[in-house]
Amino acid sequence: MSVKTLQEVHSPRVFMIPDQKFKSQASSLNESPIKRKSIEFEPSKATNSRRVSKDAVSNKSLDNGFVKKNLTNRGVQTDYLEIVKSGKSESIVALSGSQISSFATSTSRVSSSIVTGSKPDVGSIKSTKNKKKKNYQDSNNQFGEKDKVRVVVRIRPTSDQEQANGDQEIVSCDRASLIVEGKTQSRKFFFDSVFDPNSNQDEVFNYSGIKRLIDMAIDGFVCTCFAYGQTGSGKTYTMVGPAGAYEMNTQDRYLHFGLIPRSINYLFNQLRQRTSDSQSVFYIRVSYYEIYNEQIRDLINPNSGRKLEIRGSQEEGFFVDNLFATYIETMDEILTILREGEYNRSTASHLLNEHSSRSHAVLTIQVENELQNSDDPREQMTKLGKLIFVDLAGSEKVKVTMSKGKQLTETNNINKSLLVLGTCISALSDQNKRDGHIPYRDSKLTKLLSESLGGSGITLMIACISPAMTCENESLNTLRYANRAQNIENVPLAKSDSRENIVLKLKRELRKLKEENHVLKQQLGVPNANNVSTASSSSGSRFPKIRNGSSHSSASTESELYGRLREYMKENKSLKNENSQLERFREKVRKEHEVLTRENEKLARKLDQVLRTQGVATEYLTDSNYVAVDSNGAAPRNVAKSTSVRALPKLDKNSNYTFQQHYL
Ligand SMILES: Nc1ncnc2c1ncn2[C@@H]1O[C@H](COP(=O)(O)OP(=O)(O)OP(=O)(O)O)[C@@H](O)[C@H]1O
Repeated sequence: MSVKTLQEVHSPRVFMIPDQKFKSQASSLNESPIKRKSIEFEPSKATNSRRVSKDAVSNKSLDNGFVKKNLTNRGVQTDYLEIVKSGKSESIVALSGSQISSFATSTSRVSSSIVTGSKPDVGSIKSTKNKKKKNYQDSNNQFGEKDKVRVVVRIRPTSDQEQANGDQEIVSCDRASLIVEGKTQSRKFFFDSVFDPNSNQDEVFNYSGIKRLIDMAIDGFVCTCFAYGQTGSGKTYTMVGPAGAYEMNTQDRYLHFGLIPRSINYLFNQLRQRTSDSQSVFYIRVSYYEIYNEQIRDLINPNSGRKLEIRGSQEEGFFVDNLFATYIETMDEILTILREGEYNRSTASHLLNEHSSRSHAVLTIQVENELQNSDDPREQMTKLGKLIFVDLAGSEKVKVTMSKGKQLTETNNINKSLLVLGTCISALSDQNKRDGHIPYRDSKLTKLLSESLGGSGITLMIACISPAMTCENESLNTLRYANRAQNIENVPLAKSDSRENIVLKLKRELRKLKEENHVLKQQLGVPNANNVSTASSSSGSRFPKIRNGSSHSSASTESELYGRLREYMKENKSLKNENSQLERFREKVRKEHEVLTRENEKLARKLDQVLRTQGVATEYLTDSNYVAVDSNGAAPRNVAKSTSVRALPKLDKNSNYTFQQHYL
């Protein structure tokens, strides 16, 4: 997978250390094709805040001491509260030392209902065919102290196959409701928004409510957007775009890109505006995994060998332990990750979808916002918001998709986890059951979504359906669950982490990554500090050697090795196969090594940044630095061997340079 094709995207820098703060890239963003083409960006809403005593807030702004009660229930100690205004929305931030917890205020929410039985009065409901509606309601700013899950429905166009089979369209819709005119009866549903088959990607982005989630994630909330629906109903199209979207030319890409890339672009723009207005520093960190046959697989670093398990803690809820997460600085980087993740994701072809996802994919974008208290410059607060996108695998009927063997196992696992999700949704939407046992633990998916469903997050569900008669039952199932999901109530709460905790976590991660690096280097035959010369010349190693950084090593050793490999390959066919396998493995390991090295740099830089603001000495910088070297051990001309990780170059994957450890 080449990074180069993505280089055409002009993108802002997002890793905002105060002296850079996006400004250097601002002009290139304005020239971005994103800006010129289909994506429009709203100006950021002015944010201001006032600080008051907690008693004043609970009496004045909130019902029945709700905030106080919830803060106490969650063990949050509150010294004072800050009311933060952002556009039309207002949130309460409870502050105690370095801890922050935020509550959204002002309840407002459209209720929903379902009409079954006889055919309803269609009234303003129009056929979806050839009608283009532009009057979607923008409710990006509606939220309440108890925040109900927002649900929108997207109806995809009929497929070529459905048209060829003469499959009838049975769904008609208006802006916020739809009717399914089934074989025996019609049903009407109400949702926050309904997108007809002609709606484009930009409209879904602008009117689904996703912008509100992004804004809230910047403010420290955990915000989840998940796509739900039958196989082939358009979930991946809505979240990511059509198959091959990342390979399209720039113009097409920005027409067809789905919610995720559009959201990231919006996020970058919002951060750029916020940093130009304030002293905020933002860090963006990304992880991407899939749940395939009830196993968790890392989509960014799939061959890391790390065992990925779900763990739970009172503080963090359920999370994937050991998951690779990388700091990203540019739009290019995140697009590369998305593209790679899509590529690594398990897909297969079946009768209802040529590119069917066989797993639930979860992309998490963590937004770390470091703020300096304007009253007390020594006081640092770090909000930890998250934006989570979940592209669920689609439910499917085996008799329709004709799945067999491996696909049948996948189908069973998909349907099982969706069944548990459905059970959780049903229980949470029932007033009498929601305080009882919710079976989150019955599947990995529901464990990981527990914060988003009935927890402390903010959630948007996008239900996708086909308008075709043959999909009636599946569409109705989706709509019933979507309808129930509207009744799920979350209590949004944004938590921060203390500085000390962040430093500890970063150090722990750094240590883990270094250990992994060490193991990878051993696999590659790259020596450590105390065996530099011997390891490079060892011929007994299983893998071809990579330059080890000693200035005495010569290119001839490597070419000799390759030469020998070529000879063996000529001599013996079986050896050739074995060697090519080794080659592939070496490439894989080398790539992982590069990823880990880059990650080490970023973590070290972040740690450096955090420690510098605390005035702590940065001795860790000297324990292992990496510089790029060519086959003669020389650094690129513009790169000095430096004691600072900041000076490290970013290497093109295809360059002739390798990373070399540099001892100070
Ligand atoms: N709104 C839309 N406009 C045009 N084409 C669409 C739309 N939605 C879906 N499609 C097309 O329909 C097909 C199925 O869509 P997609 O792969 O997104 O379904 P899915 O729900 O993710 O399925 P699965 O659960 O099997 O992965 C694809 O060819 C996709 O390009």
